[in-house]
Amino acid sequence: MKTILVLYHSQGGTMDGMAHRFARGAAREEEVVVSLKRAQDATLDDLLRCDAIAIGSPEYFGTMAGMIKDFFDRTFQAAQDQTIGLPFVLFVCAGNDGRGAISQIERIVAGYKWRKALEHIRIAGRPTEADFLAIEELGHTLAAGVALGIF
Ligand SMILES: Cc1cc2nc3c(=O)[nH]c(=O)nc-3n(C[C@H](O)[C@H](O)[C@H](O)COP(=O)(O)O)c2cc1C
Repeated sequence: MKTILVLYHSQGGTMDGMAHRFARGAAREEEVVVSLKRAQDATLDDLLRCDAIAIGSPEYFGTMAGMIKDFFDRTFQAAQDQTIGLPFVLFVCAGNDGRGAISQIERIVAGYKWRKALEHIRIAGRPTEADFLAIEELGHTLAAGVALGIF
């Protein structure tokens, strides 16, 4: 079985809802195990064991949530040679922007040499049901691709 790590942080609950919808979509693919983890609880082992990673971060002060950065800080040195080419997707929520969080995360994952599997999702403002459906589809598409070995 292949594993997708869904790594996220949420202070106010918005990203919590988005990450759960992503995981629900991914779980529609029976051949894939979905590991949904708050960044603060995720370990190096979680990263080394996954076949793809989905990162869900709110934008705080123009950049990613501190706990997402903390996960990168904790894992980079040990994981950097072992996760080259890991497929990733990124979804961000924000009050009105989100581009700062995306560009900062892109810079970091370029250091790990991970591969962008699908287009990012950026939600500015309160997510609508259409946004949640798009996130669920992103999860399902990633999982289907991982199961088929496309990514
Ligand atoms: C401390 C703090 C800083 C924020 N900074 C930004 C920001 O720089 N740009 C933006 O668009 N939204 C900003 N926001 C709004 C959040 O990104 C937005 O409310 C998001 O949905 C919060 O996600 P959460 O409920 O999962 O914590 C900020 C919110 C907080 C609490």
